[in-house]
Amino acid sequence: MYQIKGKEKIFVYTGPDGSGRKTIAKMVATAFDMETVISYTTRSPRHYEKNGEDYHFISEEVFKQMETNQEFLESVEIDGIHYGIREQDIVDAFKNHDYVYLTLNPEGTEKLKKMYGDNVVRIFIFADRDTVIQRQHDRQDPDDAIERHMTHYDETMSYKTNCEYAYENFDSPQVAYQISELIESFLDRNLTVTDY
Ligand SMILES: Nc1ncnc2c1ncn2[C@@H]1O[C@H](COP(=O)(O)OP(=O)(O)OP(=O)(O)O)[C@@H](O)[C@H]1O
Ligand SMILES: Nc1nc2c(ncn2[C@@H]2O[C@H](COP(=O)(O)O)[C@@H](O)[C@H]2O)c(=O)[nH]1
Repeated sequence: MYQIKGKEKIFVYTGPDGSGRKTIAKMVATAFDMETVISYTTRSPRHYEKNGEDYHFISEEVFKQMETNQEFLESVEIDGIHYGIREQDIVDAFKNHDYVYLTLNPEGTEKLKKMYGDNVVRIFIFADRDTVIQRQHDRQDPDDAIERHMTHYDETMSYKTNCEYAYENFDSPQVAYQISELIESFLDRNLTVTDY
């Protein structure tokens, strides 16, 4: 397991699928020296997704081989689909950055929290049920994908109170601004610890 060092932090965006986690995460990251790590998955790409940008899309066989080689820092199976974060990708991201962000489901978020404690900051992004359904329709997700996501909505929402921070994503620039202020406060704390 990667040994997290000093001021290194993993910001994990979690919450219901379609709530806008990746949108917000990308907006926030533009203002900071933060990098994300892309997951590996066995599902097929959607029409708007690109291999190596949204996910590394791989076969079941390759995923199993990577598991056997213990390449994943964290992996989950959701509705028969495998997802995982490769440990070497985290190592590489931390070579040039103190802050890394991920977008994970609550199960994976909880695993990382247990591994790294205070070095993992959980940011829960949410919207009401009708809004997340509408957003998924708007980006033309297939109906079966939307249905699959919505079976997890209530359970996912129940994880909100476990997270350090939670934001309803109605106005995304406003939420991104609030989270930027939060990240800024972590930077200030780091300066206090290391510079005085
Ligand atoms: N505040 C907002 N108002 C309207 N649309 C939004 C808002 N935030 C995000 N969206 C749109 O909603 C859709 C889902 O956003 P996004 O992909 O960021 O969600 P997600 O939580 O990462 O979900 P998934 O994991 O399913 O991709 C995108 O088309 C995005 O442009
Ligand atoms: N625990 C992990 N969760 C992951 C990972 N990669 C993505 N995800 C989450 O899975 C669901 C479903 O994703 P979808 O793209 O198929 O709709 C969603 O909540 C993702 O954030 C991972 O490596 N580990």
